[in-house]
Amino acid sequence: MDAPTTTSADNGTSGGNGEGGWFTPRRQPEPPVGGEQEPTGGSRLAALRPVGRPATDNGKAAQKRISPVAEADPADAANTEARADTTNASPTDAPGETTTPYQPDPQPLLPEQRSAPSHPASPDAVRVRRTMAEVAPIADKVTSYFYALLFVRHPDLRPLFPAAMDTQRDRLLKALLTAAEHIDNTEVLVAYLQNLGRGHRKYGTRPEHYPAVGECLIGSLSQHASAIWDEETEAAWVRTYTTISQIMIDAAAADELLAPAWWHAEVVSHDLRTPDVAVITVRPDQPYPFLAGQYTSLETPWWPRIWRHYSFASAPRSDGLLSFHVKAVPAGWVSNALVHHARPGDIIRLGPPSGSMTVDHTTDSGLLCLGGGTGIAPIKALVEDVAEHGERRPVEVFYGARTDHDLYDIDTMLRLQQIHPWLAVRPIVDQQAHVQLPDAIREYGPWNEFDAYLSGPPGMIRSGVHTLRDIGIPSERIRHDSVEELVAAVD
Ligand SMILES: NC(=O)C1=CN([C@@H]2O[C@H](COP(=O)(O)OP(=O)(O)OC[C@H]3O[C@@H](n4cnc5c(N)ncnc54)[C@H](O)[C@@H]3O)[C@@H](O)[C@H]2O)C=CC1
Repeated sequence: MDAPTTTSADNGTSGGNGEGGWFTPRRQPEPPVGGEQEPTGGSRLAALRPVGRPATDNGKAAQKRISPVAEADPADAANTEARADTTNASPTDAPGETTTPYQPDPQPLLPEQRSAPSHPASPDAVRVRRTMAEVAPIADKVTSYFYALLFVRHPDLRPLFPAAMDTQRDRLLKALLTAAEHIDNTEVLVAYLQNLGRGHRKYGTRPEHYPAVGECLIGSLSQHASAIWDEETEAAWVRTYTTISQIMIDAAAADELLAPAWWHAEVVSHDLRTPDVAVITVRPDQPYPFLAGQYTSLETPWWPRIWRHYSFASAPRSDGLLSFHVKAVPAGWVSNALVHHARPGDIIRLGPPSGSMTVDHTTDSGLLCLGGGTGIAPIKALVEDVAEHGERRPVEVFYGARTDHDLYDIDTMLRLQQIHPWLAVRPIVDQQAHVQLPDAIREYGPWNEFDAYLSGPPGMIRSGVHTLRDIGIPSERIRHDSVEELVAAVD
């Protein structure tokens, strides 16, 4: 990982035709192993058939192999959509936290609710979901076993993961299982997987790693779902995983032609606004294209291979500098390093930009923006973006904080308000308002001509979306980053 590769496709030299799976379905589950014990059983690698595809294919062939059947039901669509933005789910780790095995999201959120046709699920999707239901109560065992298999069979992959694997170690597995569960939901899934594939370039992930991961994924699932595991189930998983991995590989290969796997960036200023919040500005070593409202992944030199997400706090600037608002949270290794240790001259690494909380410049709808705490960062970027486009559409910003003191960027926001007559900024301080941010918007409006943008703690996003729907803003006009990713970002 410290010397990541930029190779992400084999360009067809390995002879795969792209239509088959990488695995020879195996009939017998592996003999049981426990905890840290060394997993046994033969590897399927001998039967693997790496798939080569010209980088320009851009995932279309694999996409075609996804069942044309659309979402099974609205609840599933909700789960998929909620995760569609969980980009860069990765072999990262957050030291000092507890493992969070795969669980269906109990409160799925739809940034853009999609109407879900009521087609039945495909046979593969039914088998995949049956497996997931079977292993759900023992998800932590599935996770442990998966990584034990992976690192024992493929010790060369161990350096791609952080040194401490005791926390959130299942992010890779979770992403794969999420994708598998929603294999029928073509459009959302392909976008999600392409993003995931691109995001994995910075870890040094190569095409030949995917069969290894798939072997171990299926090895762990067959072991823990042995009561229902049969030939058809294994074949369904092989097809599903092959499709998933091919889309990721193709997206990474296509991205390789366009962008580096990561950027180095030098800290050029570090402004401690409160004892816990710093505004950090960096200069990337090469141009870094992004859109206002997006976020990136960031790795510090103090915690190698631990990546965390931060939103850009400004629209793209002519000097190419990027800013982030970072709050040091308890046990947050990355955030504490950035707030308390980073200084000008330090070099960090950035992954690719991600996120769809961007301004639609094809409409002139107003923007209703809710920024809670450091969630004001991308909201400020959106305001700058509207200003740069010379638009005169109304922008209403509600800036929530616990105390006056926590409104660390209010001066900047009020300055913007002074310059731009179309902008209104309303600080909502919990202690004074006696309501939390989302409820404050009920006192204003009407909002039927507005698109809504939410940024802040996961609880605020959840209750904000409910409030906005409650006051009649349709789901497709509500934008925010994935709650799952935000939860993972709190470090
Ligand atoms: N793109 C995004 O969505 C971004 C999200 N963030 C996230 O924002 C959070 C910022 O943390 P802090 O500054 O400590 O914020 P905080 O925890 O102090 O909350 C800020 C404000 O949000 C509102 N709020 C908080 N929890 C709420 C709930 N459950 N229901 C309704 N309203 C609630 C309150 O008005 C509160 O004052 C972090 O979790 C960070 O990861 C930060 C930057 C960008």
